[in-house]
Amino acid sequence: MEQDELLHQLVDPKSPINIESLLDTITALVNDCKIPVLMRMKSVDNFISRYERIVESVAALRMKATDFRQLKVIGRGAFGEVHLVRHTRTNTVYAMKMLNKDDMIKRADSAFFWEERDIMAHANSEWIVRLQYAFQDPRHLYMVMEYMPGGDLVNLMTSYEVSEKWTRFYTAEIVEALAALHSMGYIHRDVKPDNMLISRSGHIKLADFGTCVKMNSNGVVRCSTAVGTPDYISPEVLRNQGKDSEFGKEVDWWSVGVFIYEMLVGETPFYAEALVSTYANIMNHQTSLRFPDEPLISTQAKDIIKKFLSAAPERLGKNNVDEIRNHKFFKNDEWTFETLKDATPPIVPSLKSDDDTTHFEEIETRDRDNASDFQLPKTFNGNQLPFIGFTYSNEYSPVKKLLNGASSNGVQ
Ligand SMILES: CN(C)[C@H]1CCc2nc(NC(=O)c3cccc([C@H]4CCCN4C(=O)Nc4cccc(C#N)c4)c3)sc2C1
Repeated sequence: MEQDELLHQLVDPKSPINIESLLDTITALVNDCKIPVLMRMKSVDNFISRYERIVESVAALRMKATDFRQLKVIGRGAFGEVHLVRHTRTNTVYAMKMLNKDDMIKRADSAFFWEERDIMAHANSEWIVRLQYAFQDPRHLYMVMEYMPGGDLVNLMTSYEVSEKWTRFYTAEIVEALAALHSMGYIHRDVKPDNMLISRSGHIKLADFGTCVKMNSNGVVRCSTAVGTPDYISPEVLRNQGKDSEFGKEVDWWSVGVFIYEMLVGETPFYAEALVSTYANIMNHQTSLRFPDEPLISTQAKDIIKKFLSAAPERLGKNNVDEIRNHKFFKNDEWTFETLKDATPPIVPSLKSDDDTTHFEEIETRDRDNASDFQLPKTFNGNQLPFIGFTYSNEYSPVKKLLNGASSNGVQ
């Protein structure tokens, strides 16, 4: 590997051996070895006494949770919460997602966050929530993301009766967001109003990419675990349960059909009291899909819903996104798909301040007294290894400046 090539690996944000990853590595090794029973071994004890101090001082210089002031809990998921925070150095407000490493290790579920990190870090799309920083400490992963003060579309649907005009706009923006995600090679698998967030200008961005999966070269995914939320899950993913078969990006277009129905009708098309009945309704959607007499739904709206809620081989969007964009449901005299991002959204959130959280539901703070449920491992478990390389900063890191300076005047 050329000297220069190695230098570039050290500063390339996508390299698994860039400086951030190397600092993660030495920190993880110290944290996984700093266990009394291991330090009885001379080699471990010597290693810890050589590196413990320097690793502590490095951690104090790197980004850490105390660099941010916690303002409010604005969301909660299986392995953590999202907090509204203010970066004390820059005074900027962010949404910071914290994932609990202990929970992930205990449930052997410590790899799903890579897609979310990589998509938000590298998408560079106005339709995808942006990752500003990712960092970690021995207990948590942190993702510092742009704050979306308008809240999610679930909140909007409960606050307003949504017209076809509004539905047309929001659906078009989700189509563009999914087109961007699919063009990066990912399938979302959990498209639902909870994951559609409203920016301060009123436009929509896709968020929460934990269920995303990379398509293979034929544009399909082999995966038997049914992931996603029951109401929005496609029949082919349900049929997959346990069996090893393939599905493609059209599973996301099914969910868009469910979303349009829900915005116009007020409930999801296959909802049933019992989960098994919901699954049954999804499996025989040809007969279970019904439109109520009220509210009145236009023929083009019914048409696009039926074309999304159809079997995978003939589902709208199966061949390309343009067959969706050209559907008559989107015909209107305010915007086109090209001018969409400059169009005026139906609702521009009224905000009193940059940290206004009125568009988010109140979430009770879960007071888990962390001390009790965190026990030191008994031996080397490598519990920090799954998280090495997670740290990311999209800014020009000082290290990069230093190295770029060195490499440009041809350091040997
Ligand atoms: C089973 N395995 C394989 C994995 C499948 C995928 C997966 N995803 C998880 N995800 C979580 O544990 C988690 C934690 C906090 C918040 C959120 C979302 C759900 C509620 C809100 N939220 C979210 O991401 N909000 C968000 C995101 C970006 C910006 C803003 C703002 N403003 C808000 C999710 S745990 C887990 C297990």
